[in-house]
Amino acid sequence: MAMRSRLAFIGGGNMAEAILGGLLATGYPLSQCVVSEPLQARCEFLHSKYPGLQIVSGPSANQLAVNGSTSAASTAALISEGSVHINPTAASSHSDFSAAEVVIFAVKPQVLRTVVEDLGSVLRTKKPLVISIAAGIETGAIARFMAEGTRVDPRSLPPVIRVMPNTPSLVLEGAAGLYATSDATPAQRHVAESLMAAVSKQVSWVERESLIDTVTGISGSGPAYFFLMMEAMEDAGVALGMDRETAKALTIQTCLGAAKMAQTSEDDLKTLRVKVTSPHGTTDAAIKTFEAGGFRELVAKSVGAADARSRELALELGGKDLSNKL
Ligand SMILES: O=C(O)[C@@H]1CCC=N1
Repeated sequence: MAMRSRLAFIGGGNMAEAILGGLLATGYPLSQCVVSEPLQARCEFLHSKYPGLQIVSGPSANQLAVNGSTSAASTAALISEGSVHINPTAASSHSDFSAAEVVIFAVKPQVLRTVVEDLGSVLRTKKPLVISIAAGIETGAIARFMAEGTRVDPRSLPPVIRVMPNTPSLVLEGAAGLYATSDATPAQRHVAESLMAAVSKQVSWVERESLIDTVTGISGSGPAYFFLMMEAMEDAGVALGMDRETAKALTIQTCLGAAKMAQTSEDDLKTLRVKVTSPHGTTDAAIKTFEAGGFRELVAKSVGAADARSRELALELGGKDLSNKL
């Protein structure tokens, strides 16, 4: 499968947009992407931001995005019966849809089961590579969703690769973790890795599926931790009398500069910190206050809470009750 594979995004929310936006920025052909998105307002937003992108909506949208439509006539029939809505540009320029080679489930974990079950038949027939970015839901559960209502041999199911990207993918600065089931071929792993690499500076495979929960706790949710830290620093500057704009600008550049130093320096993180911290100086006063407030323990507890929530989602939404059906 080449890196110009036909991609179907099931769900056109923030993460789909981050990945799609990054791919397009690196020259991935727009004509090879289709997005299935149920919310009309979101479709209109995507349509105006990415003119010419194929966006499908309506009851048969997921099916069409994955299955493709071999003729313009059958697409037109779906449109006229109201089963699918396609934006005008896409309908006129790309009314022929080829089947997706890669299906990216970019939906909330709460709706993953419904959409995968809904697509079970086409996934089992066309066997695209299935990539899920939904937090928590395990590959075994996704396979069960694909086989729901059938007695199919799990070995005949398409392989599943779980990916945990993060929103900085939108500015091509993502960090992503990947996990593949053993039936994924090297070529399929390469496709998933290349998709992530197009929008991420750091792409890491994990050997055990449970480590995807940890990836979620570190880099998946991580941007929010840094935003929180920056919010708090901006507010602290304002509380000390600085105007908000200046406090914000200084905070953001400090964060970026520190990250760049951490990335390029030979020193480890601790050494870098110590080098800023003159004995009994200003940084020392701040760091001592952080440590006295239990900062490290709080961070460990918070990352642990995200990791635990990911495992909880697997139990809540993973359909363990269906495990005996395979
Ligand atoms: O908060 C969430 O559930 C998702 C997973 C990682 C980032 N956002």
